[in-house]
Amino acid sequence: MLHKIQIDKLEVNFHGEEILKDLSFSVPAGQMFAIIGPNGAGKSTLLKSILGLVRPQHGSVSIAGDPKKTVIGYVPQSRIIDEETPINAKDFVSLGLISRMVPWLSRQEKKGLKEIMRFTDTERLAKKPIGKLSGGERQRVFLAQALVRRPDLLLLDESTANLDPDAQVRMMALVKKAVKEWGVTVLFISHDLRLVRDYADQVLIIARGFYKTGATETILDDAALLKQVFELPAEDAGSGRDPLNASEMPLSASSS
Ligand SMILES: Nc1ncnc2c1ncn2[C@@H]1O[C@H](COP(=O)(O)OP(=O)(O)OP(=O)(O)O)[C@@H](O)[C@H]1O
Repeated sequence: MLHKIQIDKLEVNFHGEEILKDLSFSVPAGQMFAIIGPNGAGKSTLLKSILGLVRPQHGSVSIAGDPKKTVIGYVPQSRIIDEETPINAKDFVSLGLISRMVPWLSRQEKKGLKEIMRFTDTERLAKKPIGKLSGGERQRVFLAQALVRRPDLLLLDESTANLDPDAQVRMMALVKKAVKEWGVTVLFISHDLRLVRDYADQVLIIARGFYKTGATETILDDAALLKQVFELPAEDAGSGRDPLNASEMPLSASSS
């Protein structure tokens, strides 16, 4: 099986504090790979290590293909957009292109921009200021920006957090469509285990130096593992409550 990304014995420390240690896993090309775990477990740090924004103390990140041609799309966890930000959605999406702003785009880039806005159903938002969009519209614009160069790898850091259930499904369905149509490999962080169950092929569970990867059902059906990792109260054990019911799990609350 062709692996798009291989993480080998990754170790990241911040100011002497061990965040990731001896973390190894690989993701086959064209998969949707979920990363789950409690707040502060190091999920965002892992994505930043893949992006080269964080330098690991040990270990390596290898991405298949010519490094000069590899394109990575990234939607970070939080983006503060002021309501008065004087940029419209189309220009915002174009910032994901090499030429950056609409007046400087090549004919090819203009075509790609139009296609991606149609793909993400953001065409009708094109002229609207980014700060005036709803949460769901904004997330679709962020996704369009991350997809506009047709990335080989797409990294999503809780990009469905704070969206209503319909908007969450709409976002994830778009991501899945990109996987199907272009074969992009996706790593996504989520605290919503129902979305993970519906969309991930594989899951990495990560918590305080503990890691486990496996097929989505294998990981999510292991109630004891989930209780241990998310440190659910003892009285929940064997209570018959659905350990994946987001409204019952502390982890379903939006992260920091
Ligand atoms: N640049 C940094 N400098 C120092 N400490 C950092 C830095 N980035 C992250 N940390 C710390 O590393 C730990 C892991 O943070 P990270 O954001 O990766 O966790 P996470 O699993 O994504 O959490 P959450 O679910 O809350 O978003 C936290 O304790 C955080 O404070």
